[in-house]
Amino acid sequence: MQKIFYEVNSLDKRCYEKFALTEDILMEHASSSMASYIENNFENDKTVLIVCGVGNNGADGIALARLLYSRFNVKLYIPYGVKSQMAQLQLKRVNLIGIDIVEEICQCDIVVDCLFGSGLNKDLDKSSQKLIENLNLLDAFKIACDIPSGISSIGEITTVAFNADITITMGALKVSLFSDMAKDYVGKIEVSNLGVQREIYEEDSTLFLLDKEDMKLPFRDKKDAHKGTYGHLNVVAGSKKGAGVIAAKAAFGFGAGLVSVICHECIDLPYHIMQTHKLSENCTAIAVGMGLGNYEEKEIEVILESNIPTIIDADLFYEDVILKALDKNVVLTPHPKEFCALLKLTGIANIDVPTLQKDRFKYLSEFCTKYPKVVLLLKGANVLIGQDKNIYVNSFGSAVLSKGGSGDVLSGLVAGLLTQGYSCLDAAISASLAHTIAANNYKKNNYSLIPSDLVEEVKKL
Ligand SMILES: NC(=O)C1=CN([C@@H]2O[C@H](COP(=O)(O)OP(=O)(O)OC[C@H]3O[C@@H](n4cnc5c(N)ncnc54)[C@H](O)[C@@H]3O)[C@@H](O)[C@H]2O)[C@@H](O)CC1
Ligand SMILES: [K+]
Repeated sequence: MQKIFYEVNSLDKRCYEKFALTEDILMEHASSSMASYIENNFENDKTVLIVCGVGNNGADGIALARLLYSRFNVKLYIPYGVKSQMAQLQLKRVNLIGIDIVEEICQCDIVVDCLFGSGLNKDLDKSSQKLIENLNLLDAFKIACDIPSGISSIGEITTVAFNADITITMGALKVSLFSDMAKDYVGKIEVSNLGVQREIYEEDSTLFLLDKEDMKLPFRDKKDAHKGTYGHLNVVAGSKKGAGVIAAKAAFGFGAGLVSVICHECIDLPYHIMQTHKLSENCTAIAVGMGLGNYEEKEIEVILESNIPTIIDADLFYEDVILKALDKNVVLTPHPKEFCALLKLTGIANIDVPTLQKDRFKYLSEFCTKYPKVVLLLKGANVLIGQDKNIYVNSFGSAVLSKGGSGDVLSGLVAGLLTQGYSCLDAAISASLAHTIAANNYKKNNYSLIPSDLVEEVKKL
């Protein structure tokens, strides 16, 4: 996994103070990394339009123009002039070389957005909005310097943002690149070193980006094993029984030794999944909440007070009874609307979904600080998994999964790992990665996946 930071100004400052690097050195590395990307991926005669703002993001762009000039057809556009000292210095340098500055945006093969970076501190005015809209309309490969212009430090987009194919971000990953809103704009993300390797530039963090290698599949090492070795999961099926059945099937396909569905009515189950009316004696994990609907409060209380590792989903996020589980080892998997209900139930915040989506990291962090034992997996374009002080980001999610039943598969995958002895955090991380990576492996198209296809893809991981 890779570290993510809430801000990197302090890391830049540390480079000056601790390693005697200068702003000029850092900037030269920032612009060189963009130049290398262009040199390695495009033919020499291509036209590169570099659009620069007044601050140091613009200065990165002006330095880039100097590095590419003469090998590429460079068009440098500085619509609002320059303000920062570094931008003035970079401008002086390109003037001495004799690089022309163009007066308007023009047709190009590559456009580099260096308008605003980490210094964006107010809403875009009409003129910048129009400029970004026009850049987005260009039929060109789009590179964002540090962060696509228009995305704020918390990842909010109030009007427009540059629609990048790739974001080359300076020094380290920033949280702003991983909001749900930013996902449509950042494109591929690459990190540029700034004069020292990333390991040296970075300090400790409580935020992490998950990589594929963080997915630990439940391979079986033991030779002397039987079905009980891999746990007995109980899935509580409610009034929408299908949800529980989907979760049960997913858990079975992900390695659970035994799976029983608790249901008081007769349900249609595959032969390898059992039905029961109460918690099994040898139950090692519980999945509850999916499709629950009306429920018997006493029965759910018993389950939530059982001290058996439990994954809770869906309808229970609206019910007071969930408060009984929040000092226990549980995994909660709400989508944004359910998380808002939970924030209200727990007295943390009374907010609507758009407010949550603007600052998902903040609200997740507040919840996890109040309930440090709970692992909370907040669904979204980028899944966030929080426990205590730490938050892990799974950015593999895609719209393929935007379907009824996908969440039930996820619950089943988490439950399947819990029942095999994974900790709540490990189960949430590996199940979430498996869920998203399996969905991306479904090759037919990006709209037709159904829960059973998803379980089949999980089986092939
Ligand atoms: N500090 C460093 O050591 C390094 C900085 N680097 C670059 O510097 C960037 C940050 O530079 P700055 O702090 O100068 O910030 P920016 O260049 O992002 O923008 C700051 C300027 O834009 C103005 N501004 C902010 N929001 C505006 C809005 N909505 N409409 C109009 N004007 C607005 C500000 O008043 C300020 O003048 C990073 O994103 C990165 O690209 C890199 O060169 C790496 C090294
Ligand atoms: K930018």
